[in-house]
Amino acid sequence: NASCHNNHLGIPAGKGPHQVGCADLMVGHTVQGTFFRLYYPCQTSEASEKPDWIPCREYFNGLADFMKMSRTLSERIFNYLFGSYKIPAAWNASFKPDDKYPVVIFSHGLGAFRTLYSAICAELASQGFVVAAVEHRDESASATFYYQENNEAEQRPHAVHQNFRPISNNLEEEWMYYRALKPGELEFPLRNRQVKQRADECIRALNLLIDINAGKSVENVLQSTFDWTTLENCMDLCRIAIMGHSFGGATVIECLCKEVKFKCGIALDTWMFPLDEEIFPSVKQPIFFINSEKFQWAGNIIRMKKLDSAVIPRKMITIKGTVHQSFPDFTFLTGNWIGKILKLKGEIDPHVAMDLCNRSSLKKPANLIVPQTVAPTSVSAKVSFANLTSLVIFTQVMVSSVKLVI
Ligand SMILES: CCN(CC)CCN(C[C@]12C[C@](c3ccc(C(F)(F)F)cc3)(C1)C2)C(=O)Cn1c(SCc2ccc(F)cc2)nc(=O)c2c1C=CC2
Repeated sequence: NASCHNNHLGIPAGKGPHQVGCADLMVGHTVQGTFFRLYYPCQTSEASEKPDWIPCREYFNGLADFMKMSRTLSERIFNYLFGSYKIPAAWNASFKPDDKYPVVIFSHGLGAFRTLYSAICAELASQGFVVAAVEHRDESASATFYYQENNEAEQRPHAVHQNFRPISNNLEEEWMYYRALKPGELEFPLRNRQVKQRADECIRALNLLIDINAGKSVENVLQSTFDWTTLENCMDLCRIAIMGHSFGGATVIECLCKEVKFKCGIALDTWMFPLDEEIFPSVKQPIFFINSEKFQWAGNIIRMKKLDSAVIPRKMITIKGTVHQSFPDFTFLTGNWIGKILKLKGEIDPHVAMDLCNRSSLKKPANLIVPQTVAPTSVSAKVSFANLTSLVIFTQVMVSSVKLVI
């Protein structure tokens, strides 16, 4: 059957009514600039090509650093395993200005970067959202780039990438790679500093979208054919959510505390460690925690429970048969046995897992009858915030917290 051949591998396209486009925006060429990939509902007309999932080889090098593997060896392995995958979105396709779309800012996990959650982002965009997947410059990403002014730039040959090049040629590309914890270094000060910077970067991305919505012209440091003015007055600024995975889940809590424009947070398998618990009482917005079965330990769950509230809608579900890597795109890209060994897959089919995550974020009832071939291993149990140990697969997860925005 198909499952033993890899022809079914690939990042699933969004299932919603809209075609999905994507474009990169970098405003401010230095490391303090804002950098994100926007996923949005696009015109169906042109079938423009889909961009590479991994934009360039420096990202493979960063992944190698993150995985503590040698760069040369793993660049070949990653290239062989993942080099040909595409993002399920049309590169720089024309924006579809039919509606005022709700906005989601997405924050990636430790060692990830802006393109690795394209299944979630493309699904949201296909349902009629504008999604900005930020790339953090706090040294938690496997790799990210920015530019230095350099008047002697002509002397150094520029690596020419097919997806991006700077608008002026006196800008020289600089790469920032994942920074591992140094021996003897205390982890909390580093992670707390990083989560604060991550929140500032998400808030800057939101403010940039607000400017774009107001029709302000933005100067994209990256040469691109995408016309950002077509987004004018097409974003519903009363419905803005912050969403993130793991370290990005902690970024969700930090953003909710700092910026009231975020109406609610969707935190995927949140890593609570980087957060200072003193900020918890000042988080007033609804939060929806979507957890995997395996990324659960008492300390982490107890901290989430501290955010429980009787007055503010707070929900938590755990999707049985999923693992930490069920949220990023990797979960779709290896055969079953590699996936299980690298802990990129859980027990249930990754498409079902992603479907559950997306449906619960979008408050859509999940089908109770799942075709037997992909039915998760065991019967669901009702979940509530109260008994955290209980696991849910799917019931009608009408999540009031997300209803406000979605
Ligand atoms: C040895 C490395 N050691 C570093 C501290 C721990 C590494 N690790 C477990 C991993 C990531 C894993 C992974 C990726 C990718 C392949 C590949 F082969 F498919 F490329 C394989 C195997 C290795 C599963 C995690 O850090 C888990 N994690 C993550 S994983 C986010 C991510 C990163 C890179 C990706 F390509 C995709 C997703 N985001 C977080 O915010 C947090 C944690 C833990 C606490 C907070």
